[in-house]
Amino acid sequence: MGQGTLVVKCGGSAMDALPDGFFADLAALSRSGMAPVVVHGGGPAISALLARLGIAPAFVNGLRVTDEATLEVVEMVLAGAINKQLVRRIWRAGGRALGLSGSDGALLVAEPIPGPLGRVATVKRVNADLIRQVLALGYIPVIAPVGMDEAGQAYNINADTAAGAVARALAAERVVLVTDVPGIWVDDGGARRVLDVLDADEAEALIAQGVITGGMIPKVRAALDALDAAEEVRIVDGREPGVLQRVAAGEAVGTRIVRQTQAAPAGKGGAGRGAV
Ligand SMILES: Nc1ncnc2c1ncn2[C@@H]1O[C@H](COP(=O)(O)OP(=O)(O)O)[C@@H](O)[C@H]1O
Ligand SMILES: CC(=O)N[C@@H](CCC(=O)OP(=O)(O)O)C(=O)O
Repeated sequence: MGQGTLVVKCGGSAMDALPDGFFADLAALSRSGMAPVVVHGGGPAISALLARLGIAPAFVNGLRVTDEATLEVVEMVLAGAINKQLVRRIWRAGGRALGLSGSDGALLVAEPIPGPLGRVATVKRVNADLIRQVLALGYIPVIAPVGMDEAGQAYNINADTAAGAVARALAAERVVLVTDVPGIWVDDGGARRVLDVLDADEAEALIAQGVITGGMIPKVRAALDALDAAEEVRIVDGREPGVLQRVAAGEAVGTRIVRQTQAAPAGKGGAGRGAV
């Protein structure tokens, strides 16, 4: 069903530094019959515009505190500028992309997060049919994570969270979270070491120890979330040449997120999906 579906989350931190080859890879994957779906962020660009407007950005555990004025800026930057920049970069690399915000076609139905974050939500439901239809038309969907609730009120959704939800809804085969670091690093005797593999328990421990911080927290949680459906979830540096092709080919690149580091128990990880 979701075989061949590759959810590519483009983080704002590496966005401007993504090489043309990254977009050429996306276009090539699409032409070769894979189904790449792009979900993008743009946190630094939102913060930059807020600063120009004299609004101080605030985050709690990597999630932006979003009042009405901030939400307006979030939508302008994500559903406007960045979404269209990505569509054009894919086009220039020979691909066909269709930009959508989470509000278009109720693509991302928002589940508001109660508490101090303001207009911030997780994803209650994804309009997976719409994404599939866009793919069937031969376009690469490019999704900005500004959703709306059932009453039609807009919400800011973290892009990693949105990508995880999209991956689950499509039962994507692979998910790649593209950022500006080569994976999850830990301190190894004073030097940084990038982990090949990270499992759920280790992830929570590293968050509790303050080793995984900021925007990496929702990223790791979204990666774990996506594992319910996806066979493989990786956090990679998008500036590395050929990184998308390598992920699509099943190569070990960046940090792979798994449920448990131990070998998969019987019935899991085989050709099909287990009965459970
Ligand atoms: N343990 C960690 N390993 C790697 N990066 C980490 C870690 N903890 C925090 N980070 C930070 O997470 C950042 C990536 O998250 P974020 O800035 O939200 O990226 P994006 O815009 O791609 O979603 C990295 O640039 C890094 O500074
Ligand atoms: C609720 C929340 O935090 N929303 C994010 C949406 C953009 C995003 O996630 O961008 P990155 O992928 O570049 O981090 C924000 O306002 O920054």
